[in-house]
Parts: sequence; structure tokens; C-alpha cells
Amino acid sequence: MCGIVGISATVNVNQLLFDALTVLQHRGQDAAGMVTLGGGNFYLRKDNGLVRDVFRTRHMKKLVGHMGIAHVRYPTAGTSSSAEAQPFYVNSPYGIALAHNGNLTNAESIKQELFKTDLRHINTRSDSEILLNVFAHELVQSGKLQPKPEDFFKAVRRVHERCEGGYAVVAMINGHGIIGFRDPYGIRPLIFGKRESEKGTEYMIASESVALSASGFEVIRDVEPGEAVFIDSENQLHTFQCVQGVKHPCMFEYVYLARPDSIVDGIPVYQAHQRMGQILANKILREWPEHDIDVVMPIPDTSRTSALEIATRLGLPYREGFVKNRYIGRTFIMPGQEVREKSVRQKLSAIHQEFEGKNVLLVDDSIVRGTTCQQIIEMARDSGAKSVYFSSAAPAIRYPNVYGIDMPTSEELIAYGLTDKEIETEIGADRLIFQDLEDLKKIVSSLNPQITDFDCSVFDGKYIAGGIDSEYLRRLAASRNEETRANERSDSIMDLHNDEELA
Ligand SMILES: O=P(O)(O)OC[C@H]1O[C@H](OP(=O)(O)OP(=O)(O)O)[C@H](O)[C@@H]1O
Ligand SMILES: NC(=O)CC[C@H](N)C(=O)O
Ligand SMILES: [Mg+2]
Repeated sequence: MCGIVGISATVNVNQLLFDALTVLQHRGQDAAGMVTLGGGNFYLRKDNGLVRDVFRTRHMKKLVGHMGIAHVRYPTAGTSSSAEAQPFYVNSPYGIALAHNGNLTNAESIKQELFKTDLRHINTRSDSEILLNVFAHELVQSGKLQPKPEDFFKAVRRVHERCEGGYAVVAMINGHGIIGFRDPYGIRPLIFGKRESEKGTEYMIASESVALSASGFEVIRDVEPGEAVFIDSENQLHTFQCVQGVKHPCMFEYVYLARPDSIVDGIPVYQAHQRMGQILANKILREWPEHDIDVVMPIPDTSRTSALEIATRLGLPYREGFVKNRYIGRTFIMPGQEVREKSVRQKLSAIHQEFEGKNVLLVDDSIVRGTTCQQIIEMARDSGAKSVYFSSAAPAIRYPNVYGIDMPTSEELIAYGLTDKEIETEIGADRLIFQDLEDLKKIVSSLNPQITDFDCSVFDGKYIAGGIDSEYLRRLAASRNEETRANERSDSIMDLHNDEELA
């Protein structure tokens, strides 16, 4: 997952883009970037780091223009080199900058096609640069100096025909406008809205609704799967269904990725967390009516809401036994297992008296690599807990993600190949309770009954897009396992895109 945003306004957009990125920071902590369009020129600043570190006053001053796109990155393809930070840029046709959230599952074969048939060079190993070049190539086919919205929509349709996987995209076309589109399954989120100014209507397209509301934009609606929305240079909105879509939003957005104050595809994430807690409490009461839990505790941050609901439904006290250091980011999306392990201890510390002699039920939203729960359970025991029970508001994650979440190998997942009982032993819990997948689907869908299908591949191994087979998963695992990535973490690729002046 990454965070993307595009704005077409009547004032300079640099500060608006910066504000939106800070609100989307939870979607990517590795790199950030922004391109603005002012006086016919693109201005680009991108680098590794958090939003507040990448954009200093000296950069902001130069990022002028009323239109721009921006990105926060959490890599799922290529390397963590700053050259692969986004947006990416191509000069032909027109000059296009693009930012992408997701992952292309046929990146390798398109790269070959781009080189051999379209005569295009890809300079990095990022799938986003590939996506940009497919879009650019297809746009060239219109052969027009003054393209119309239909020409952009036609190019998006060709992108859908050529690219497979999960993708939500914003792109800025010099002299023409900003376009946003989403893959035909709508796996990754994208929403757009507007606000009125004295000089006219302004538009924002972003990964999550919270980016819009934070800057006073009113949500119009989610971009539909396979649809494109285009805001031209006069700030006129055009929308078009480029290919038929079937909505399958990623279930993990509701479990962990999206902010609780966002509404994704009409489903309020906070309410989804609440219901996950309620239904999990029902399961506990059903399967373990004689439980001896004294107290319910969240593992901050994401599980707070569901833990509170569990406590309420069980009629037990809710206690915050772990204090979170607010200056440490999300550990799951940090690169490298060593960093993640160290960060859990730095991030969370236990309040001893809350554990002393008690049977505690710890609640987390999910168990991925098991880094958090293993350490937390140990900390709870060290703090004097009598018994440590653990519950996860999501089912066990046993399968890799191929659509934009960095879980590339099943071997890295603690639940891989293990029964629930074996996971319980592995993480050192006295009892472990997972949410059932059918329950999860039912409650999330009940918040927007129009959505009946989700991408639940990390839970059930069913991949809806991209013809994923075991050979693909084997190659993905080989290219993105911890060892390969540890050797790649360097800035060995020269960045062709960065303006010296802005660096
Ligand atoms: O099993 P693991 O590999 O440890 O991954 C799962 C954990 O990672 C996430 O927390 P994170 O610290 O990223 O973010 P949060 O503060 O939003 O909960 C998630 O909420 C779980 O706590
Ligand atoms: N997490 C994402 O959405 C990643 C986008 C893109 N695949 C990259 O690696 O930069
Ligand atoms: Mg967490």
C-alpha cells in the first residue's frame, strides 16, 4: 500500500498536497514525493523519508503551481532506492507524472513488451514506472497535439487491457489535467471530491476520504473499478467507465491499512473495526463460555476500537496496559525484520500493575509475521500476567499479497502451514482466538450491502486478478524475500528524475 493524491485548485497546491500526504502517512513511511505544474513546467521533489523530512521549506517554495500529484511509498516492487520514490515522470507525450498504489502482477512481461515492441526504456525496477510508460505509449497512439478527455480514457482502457494486478493511480498530464483511475476489481481504494473557492471549483483525488476531509473537500464518491476521472486545465470534471468493473475491495484495508476515520467504498472503517470486535466477542462467548478473562487490552494503535467492543460485549474492564511511543511509526510497514523487531519494544511499553496476577485477553487487528504478538505476550508475562490469551480481529493470514501489500512470501507469515493450535504454541499464548473469515466478510459487507465480494487473498489464497499461480508466487518470493531485499537496500540506481535545484 502507498498513499496517492492529486489536486487541481485555484491556488498553489503544494501545501494542500503536503497536508494530504501527512494524513496518508500511515500508508507509506519509506519515501515521499510531489510534482507540481506551474507555468508549463513540472517541479519534482522526492526522496526516502517521512513527509515532514522530505519536504523542507526550501523545496516547498519551489513547488509552485495550481495542479499537482503526490505519493507516500511503501515498496512492493523494485528496491527502496530513492530513485524509485514516486511520482515518476516521462517527457513524451506532453510530459506526464504518475503516482501509483498497488502492484502489477505481469510487470515483467510488460517490461519486455515495452522494450521490444513499444521501444521504451525502463530505468528502474519499479512496476510504477512500467505502468506510466504503458499509459504514455497508449496516449501517443492518439497522435494529437490537443487531445480530448476521450483520448485519455482510451489510453486508460488500454492500460487496463495490458496491466494486471491491483492499482489505483493519479497522473498529471502537462497542459491538460489530472486523471485518476482504479483497476477493474477496485482492489486498491481511490476517492474524489471537490470544494468551492472564490475562483471556482477545486478537485482532489486521493487514496482515502480522510485526505479530502482534512482539507475541506467534500467527497463526491469513490472512483469505480475500471473507471477514470479526469479534471481538465479549466477545472472541469469528466468521468468515464473505461472497462467494465466488478468491485472487490481489499479486505485488509478495513482490518489494518486504512485510517479509522476514512470511509472506503462506502464502508466506514471505524464501524468495521467496531463490528469486528463485537463479532469476535460473540465467538469467544460461543466457543469459550466458561472463560476466566479478567481484563481486555488492545495492542495500540489499530486494535483499540475492536478491543473496546470486545470488553463491552464480554462485560469486562478495558485497560490500556501498553503505552505507545507516538514518535515511532507503524512497525508492520517498516522494511526489514530486524528493524521491525527492535521497533516493537521501542514503540510499546507495559504498565506492570495492569498485568500483575491477571488473566489478560490481548486484542490485535491481525497477526502477520508474528513480530508484534510474540514480543507483546512475552512483555505481558514479564509484567506478571497469570495467563495471556490472544485474539485477532482478522482471520489467520496464511497467503502472500500480490496487490500492493508487502507480504510477498508465505514463509514470512507466522500462520503459514500451521493450524490455529500450532500458531497458539508458536506465539506463546495460553489461548488464541481468530475471527472467522465468513463472519468478517458478513460484517464488513453489512456496512455497504452493495459490496458483496472482497479481495481476501491473504486469508483464503484466492487471487481474483492476474492469473496468479504457484510459479508466480515462487518468483515473487525469490525476488522479495528478506535476504534479497537486505542486499538491495542501496541507492545504486542514479535518479534521472530529480531536479538538482530541488534536491
Ligand atoms: O504480526 P506482525 O508482523 O507484527 O504484524 C501485525 C501488527 O502490525 C500492525 O501494527 P503496526 O505497529 O504496524 O501499526 P498500528 O500502530 O497501527 O497498530 C498490526 O496492527 C499488528 O499489530
Ligand atoms: N505499496 C504500494 O502501493 C507500492 C507501489 C509500487 N508497487 C512501489 O513499489 O512503489
Ligand atoms: Mg498494531
